[in-house]
Amino acid sequence: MTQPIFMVGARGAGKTTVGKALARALGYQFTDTDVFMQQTTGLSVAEVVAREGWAGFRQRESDALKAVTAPRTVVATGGGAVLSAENRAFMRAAGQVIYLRAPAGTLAHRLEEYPLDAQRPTLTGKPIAEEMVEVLAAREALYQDVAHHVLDATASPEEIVAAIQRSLNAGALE
Ligand SMILES: Nc1ncnc2c1ncn2[C@@H]1O[C@H](COP(=O)(O)OP(=O)(O)O)[C@@H](O)[C@H]1O
Ligand SMILES: O=C(O)C1=C[C@@H](OP(=O)(O)O)[C@@H](O)[C@H](O)C1
Ligand SMILES: [Mg+2]
Repeated sequence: MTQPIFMVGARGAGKTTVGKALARALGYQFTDTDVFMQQTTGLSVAEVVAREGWAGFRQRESDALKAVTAPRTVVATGGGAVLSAENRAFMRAAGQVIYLRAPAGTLAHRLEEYPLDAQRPTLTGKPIAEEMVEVLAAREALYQDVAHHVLDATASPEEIVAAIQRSLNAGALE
């Protein structure tokens, strides 16, 4: 298999962390749309949102998604990349899409430990635990819809990488 692999899921699901480990395990390149955007604009997510609003950020994110997609590459998307129907169709057609699924409580706990405010300006203005409940309610169906593989993201990164590899191999045999 040489198709790109797209990591989707909410903030804190581990798209960046697990995506990097998966790329290492597969001998693939790793890329992250938020990092790509930061490198090409010289601005953090929070700065882009402050200047251009979320709509401007989403447009840049869609452009970044297409720019970084390449064979033998694991692409960590941002948690909201799935909001665009065009992005969902693009990822499903271009490669294998992995949804890292975790309950709101787990996500909120991780984000409280490691907020990374420059990358994760508030989406709703609400406290993080409430925000994650709302975000999952709004996006769960989109994550499920776009995914070829749904993985339990509450396990350790090593366990998740092994589970993804099993799921990719099982899919390849179908
Ligand atoms: N499987 C995991 N188990 C425990 N902590 C994790 C796991 N995956 C990610 N984390 C932690 O959660 C935080 C967010 O991870 P990150 O990879 O940035 O998520 P995302 O890119 O999906 O927002 C980081 O502090 C990371 O170390
Ligand atoms: O869920 C979201 O809408 C977002 C998630 C962030 O990425 P991570 O999911 O990697 O934290 C980043 O793209 C931006 O703050 C928007
Ligand atoms: Mg990330």
